[in-house]
Amino acid sequence: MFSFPDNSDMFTRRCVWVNGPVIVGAGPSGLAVAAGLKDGGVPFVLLDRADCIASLWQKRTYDRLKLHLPKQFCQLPNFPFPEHYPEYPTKKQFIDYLESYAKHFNIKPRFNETVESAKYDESGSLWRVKTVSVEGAEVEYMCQWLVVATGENAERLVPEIEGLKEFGGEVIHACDYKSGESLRGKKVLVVGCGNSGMEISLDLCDHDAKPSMVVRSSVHILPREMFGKSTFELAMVMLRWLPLWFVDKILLVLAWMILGNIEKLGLKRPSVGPLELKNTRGKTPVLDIGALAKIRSREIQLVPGIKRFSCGAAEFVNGEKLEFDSVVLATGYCSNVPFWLQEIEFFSKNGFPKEPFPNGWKGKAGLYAVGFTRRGISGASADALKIAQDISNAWKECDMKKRKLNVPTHRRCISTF
Ligand SMILES: Cc1cc2nc3c(=O)[nH]c(=O)nc-3n(C[C@H](O)[C@H](O)[C@H](O)COP(=O)(O)OP(=O)(O)OC[C@H]3O[C@@H](n4cnc5c(N)ncnc54)[C@H](O)[C@@H]3O)c2cc1C
Ligand SMILES: NC(=O)C1=CN([C@@H]2O[C@H](COP(=O)(O)OP(=O)(O)OC[C@H]3O[C@@H](n4cnc5c(N)ncnc54)[C@H](OP(=O)(O)O)[C@@H]3O)[C@@H](O)[C@H]2O)C=CC1
Ligand SMILES: O=C(O)C(=O)Cc1c[nH]c2ccccc12
Repeated sequence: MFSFPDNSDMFTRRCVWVNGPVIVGAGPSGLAVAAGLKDGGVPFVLLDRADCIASLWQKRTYDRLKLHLPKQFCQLPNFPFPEHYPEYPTKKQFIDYLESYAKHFNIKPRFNETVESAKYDESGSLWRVKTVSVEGAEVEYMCQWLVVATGENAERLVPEIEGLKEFGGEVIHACDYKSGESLRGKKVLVVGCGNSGMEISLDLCDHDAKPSMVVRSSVHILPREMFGKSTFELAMVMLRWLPLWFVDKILLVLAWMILGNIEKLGLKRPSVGPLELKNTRGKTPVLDIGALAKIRSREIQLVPGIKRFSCGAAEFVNGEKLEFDSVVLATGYCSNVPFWLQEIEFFSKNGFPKEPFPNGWKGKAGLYAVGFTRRGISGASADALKIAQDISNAWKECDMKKRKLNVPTHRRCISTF
């Protein structure tokens, strides 16, 4: 990598030629690609807008969070979890693991740099990646390969609900919720019943708060374990022999045997099966770790869709109006790729690759995507292995050509605007 700073003109952007790929995002996906490149001896630049690795896990998740898939499905390539880790590692254990992963492979990301735009320059046959740092310093990286690793959960989704501004009490998104400690005794409206909404409602109960959870449409709830085995693992084993629709049917029969008819509690199931829904629309089934028992005991109240908010209250589509002290929006996340990547062939408007797994990892002109498979960390690991291998091959070929022609691998440049 060669950098050419020029501070003589305030309108000058520092320009950096990278002899290898630029990876955007130092979460599990970006780290896994970086590790593979280290193994292949390929230099790279790994950028993150935050001041640490895995910022989703370190800064945007609640205290009681644990992995909800067994550890063997959540480890990154070529570096297993420590043996003493429990089947479902805690958030702290997962972060410690990722920190030692980065250390083991000697991965040193550039922190506090947000990628604002990336565009393929046809004339130079290279990617131009523009970043801005927290201090306002601007850099343009130029590279032959660009790896998008910004994740499926890059930005919070905040719905527009009438009157929310007039509510007056505290309104936070699930990504800013840490624990129910400060909400003891308070009436809290949790909007959304995905894994976040369920676990935050459960945490509120454990802190003697009074949660009401909005269920506006339908939701698949599965026990995290069935007959002592992880439900996810059971599903993966069955998928080796059986078609997805049939595995879905089996899961639903087993869930019915274990949980009973949850529709009686007001939890309508979607017409599409849990795995099919995850694959086609990215909607993750809830893997229950205790919220359902609190719904049964009415410690978590279920409420329908919200019509509007008013000062200190919410009115629901059934006409009922209830008072609340606080609101937690567990309304999900979205990709931010369309905000910065100027490309429409490989990525679709929703910020995910157009091609589904296993074909959504490689685009044209050296563009790659990792961690958009809707298959959690195991999907990201599968992508990362393919990407690191592909780039290593291309880089080595390119390096050999340059050496034959005696072309320097470093280029100088300066860009002004
Ligand atoms: C609460 C929660 C729990 C989860 N639990 C599990 C689980 O148990 N098992 C599982 O398999 N999956 C789980 N997931 C899915 C989750 O997607 C993965 O755990 C994992 O974090 C994905 O890794 P990633 O690197 O793709 O994305 P992220 O972890 O989101 O990392 C992306 C990185 O990109 C950076 N970034 C984003 N935009 C920019 C930009 N413009 N410029 C520079 N940097 C940028 C971010 O700061 C971030 O560090 C969970 C998700 C959530 C929200
Ligand atoms: N322990 C773990 O490992 C955990 C994992 N996760 C993962 O993180 C990812 C994100 O999960 P999560 O944050 O729950 O997001 P999800 O996208 O899964 O769920 C969002 C929820 O918000 C609802 N919603 C959205 N807008 C509104 C609205 N205007 N009014 C009422 N309800 C609304 C949705 O309802 P509708 O379906 O009707 O649109 C849905 O119930 C998932 O992959 C999940 O599995 C999350 C927490 C814990
Ligand atoms: O927790 C998540 O967000 C995940 O993506 C993990 C996951 C991947 N595939 C699944 C299928 C059923 C439940 C959870 C997952």
